[in-house]
Amino acid sequence: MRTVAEHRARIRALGIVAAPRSVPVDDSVGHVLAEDISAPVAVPAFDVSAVDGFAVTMNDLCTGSAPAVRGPRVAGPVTDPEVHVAPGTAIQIMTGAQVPSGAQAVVPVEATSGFVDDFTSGHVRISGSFAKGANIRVAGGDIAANEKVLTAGTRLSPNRIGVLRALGRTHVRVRSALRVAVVSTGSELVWAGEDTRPGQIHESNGSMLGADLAACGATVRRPNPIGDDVNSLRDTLELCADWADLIVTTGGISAGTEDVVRLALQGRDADFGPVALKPGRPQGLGRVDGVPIVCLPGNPVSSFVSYEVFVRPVVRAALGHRAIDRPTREVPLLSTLNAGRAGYTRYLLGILEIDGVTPCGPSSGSIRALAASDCIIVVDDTSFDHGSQVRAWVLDNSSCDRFR
Ligand SMILES: Nc1nc2c(c(=O)[nH]1)N[C@H]1C(S)=C(S)[C@@H](COP(=O)(O)OP(=O)(O)OC[C@H]3O[C@@H](n4cnc5c(N)ncnc54)[C@H](O)[C@@H]3O)O[C@H]1N2
Ligand code: MOO
Repeated sequence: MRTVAEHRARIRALGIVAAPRSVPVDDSVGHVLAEDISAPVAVPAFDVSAVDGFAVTMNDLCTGSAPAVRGPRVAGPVTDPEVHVAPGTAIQIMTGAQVPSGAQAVVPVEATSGFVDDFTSGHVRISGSFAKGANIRVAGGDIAANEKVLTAGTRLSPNRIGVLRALGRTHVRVRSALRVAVVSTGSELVWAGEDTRPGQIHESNGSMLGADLAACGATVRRPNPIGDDVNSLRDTLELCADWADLIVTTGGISAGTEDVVRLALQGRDADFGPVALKPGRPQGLGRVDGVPIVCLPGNPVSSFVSYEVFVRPVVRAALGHRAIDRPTREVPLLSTLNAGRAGYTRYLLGILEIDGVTPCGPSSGSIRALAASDCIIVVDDTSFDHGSQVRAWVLDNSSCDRFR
């Protein structure tokens, strides 16, 4: 039987990566750039005033100077070619506005008198001394035209999204916009919100895995659950392969004759078999039209745990996260644990408390255990006494933090 490490290595070897693709800049936070970003034009593209004040020439930069204020004040672009600052004149200007031609400095309004309080005076009196270029952000002074600003491989954060927008970009090429199709199988499954007939249950695995995939930054699609029809599952998987970088299925892989996922992938590049973990023993992997597929068992806890063990790390790597694995803690066990099946690593849902961790019980189908848990205890097949130190993967329950 394959070990967990061997199965993880096989999944890594599938080479799950996102195809580089263009995404809207406003949706690109967290993604990793697939292109270098250069400024198409200089930044700023024109001389800009850094203050509210008066644009003047060098002649009028000393205390006592009182240039005549000309024309309308400038609050944005200068479109009128007549707007020009000549020696002995000043133009009132606002922060961020284009500096008119001829101006060699902008004197802040606080260093002036006589005009703002009395417009009729026609002159502004300057106090203080200012150097040439004072309070002017010169064209290209921040970024030169064609200068590289961001390098491929950089993770996009809100401040860098500001940079992309400032450079006029609407879309950006990223190499981490991973698309994952999650396909739930089982003729008993109906969507929540629909009535169940006897023998039917509400689909939950796809939502559960889809929620984490989306939280990690993947784009997720979830087709309708597929029953026991091998052909419709094949059709669905092929449609998914047209879109996705990775397909994840749940259910339909154990030893039964109706195990639709195994049957649909029979004769293809796929491999099913037991792996030495509990829960999550039945596992599969392969490719559909070249696209990696990972097949997880259907029992909800098995599905959740095996996603955490096998899928989440490769998805996070493909999304460009630095933190691939869950943070772990060594904590005392608050109950005893009997020995498990020989040779199997156990991944038990658990509840973290201040003084230790309590396992939620061994059932692979327990919805109650999913409700209670906030960690996964990873132990070997031996027995453990109350108080033994065990390793726990801390699940990301940050969305619940504010309710604690
Ligand atoms: N003869 C054997 N039977 C089983 C074996 C075995 O080795 N020999 N292994 C058992 C183990 S371990 C597991 S785990 C399950 C895995 O079976 P499948 O992956 O084929 O899963 P299903 O039979 O389709 O479903 C199992 C269980 O989970 C429920 N389920 C499935 N999908 C969903 C979903 N999307 N949302 C909610 N619940 C779901 C389903 O109704 C079943 O109750 O096989 C054992 N049997
Ligand atoms: O190994 Mo299965 O995943 O226990 O229920």
